[in-house]
Amino acid sequence: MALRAVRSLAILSNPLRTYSTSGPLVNVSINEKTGIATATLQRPPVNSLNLELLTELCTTLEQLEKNKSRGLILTSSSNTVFSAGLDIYEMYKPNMDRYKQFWTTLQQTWINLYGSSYPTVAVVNGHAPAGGCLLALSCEYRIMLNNFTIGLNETKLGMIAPTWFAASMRNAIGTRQTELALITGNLFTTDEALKIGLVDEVVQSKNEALEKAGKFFDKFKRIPPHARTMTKTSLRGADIQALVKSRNEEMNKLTAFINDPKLQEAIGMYLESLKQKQNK
Ligand SMILES: CC/C=C\C/C=C\CCC/C=C/CC(=O)SCCNC(=O)CCNC(=O)[C@H](O)C(C)(C)COP(=O)(O)OP(=O)(O)OC[C@H]1O[C@@H](n2cnc3c(N)ncnc32)[C@H](O)[C@@H]1OP(=O)(O)O
Repeated sequence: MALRAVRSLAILSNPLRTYSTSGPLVNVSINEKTGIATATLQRPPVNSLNLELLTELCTTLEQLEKNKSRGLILTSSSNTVFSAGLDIYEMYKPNMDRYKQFWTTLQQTWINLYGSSYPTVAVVNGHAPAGGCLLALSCEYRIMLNNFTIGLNETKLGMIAPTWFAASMRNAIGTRQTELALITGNLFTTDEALKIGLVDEVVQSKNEALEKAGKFFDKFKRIPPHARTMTKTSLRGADIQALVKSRNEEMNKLTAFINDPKLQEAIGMYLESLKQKQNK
């Protein structure tokens, strides 16, 4: 808390610096007038989150923090998929060293995004299942385009959403709705998501979403950044601390879990069903 306070006080005195963190999988552009960064996921066809994409995103978020960013819009280069969630191939017959690196990077990406000192908006311009939904939930505000689906559907895949996935959802829609959403693995339509507060606004186009995102950032023009950041930390800090404390324990559980032959069989069948869908 104290460190964050010092960092956020520094925001008041430091001028904005320009920098570039764009990589092949995450394009980063900074609006020179507003200082707002846009990070666009660009890993066709579905922005599934593999180690390389997560590493780029994690580094981008660290850079934005270091450079006292004014804000971040997280979006996708695809017209139909925000992110298909974790790359299932990272969990299928995994090389355990890579798997551990993959999971550690996912944890750190979440810590950086959920706990960012700068304001964050997800422009959800396509489907956002599982880890895709987690990315959106980690932002402060979600603007979603119509006719897509979003949710933590892990139980439908025979998996369990980790506690910090659940905490991110609880932060947005409360305990009751989170329990219902998680045990059923429901993927919500955009309108259903709006109704339960899983997204904050529904729009018809990406341009409209970007306009609304600008309005969200404008709300902070007259709010001292340190007050904003400390308030966010007071609300989200406990969730982050819980993961920081249990990181190693979680890794041990996940290692055992992922090596279960029945789970591997289920993941193989799921991958096959995704492929079959394409052949229809
Ligand atoms: C202590 C803790 C204890 C226990 C914890 C336990 C477990 C660990 C936690 C597990 C958490 C998991 C979170 C996840 O994110 S799992 C991933 C879940 N994602 C999905 O289920 C989404 C699957 N994809 C889709 O539904 C559709 O693809 C989508 C709606 C996103 C887009 O549809 P569209 O019609 O546009 O594309 P498709 O034809 O379906 O797909 C195109 C190609 O992309 C491949 N694909 C899709 N999704 C993924 C993915 N997530 N990973 C890898 N590859 C993916 C798909 O197979 C197609 O490939 P090709 O056939 O072209 O080769």
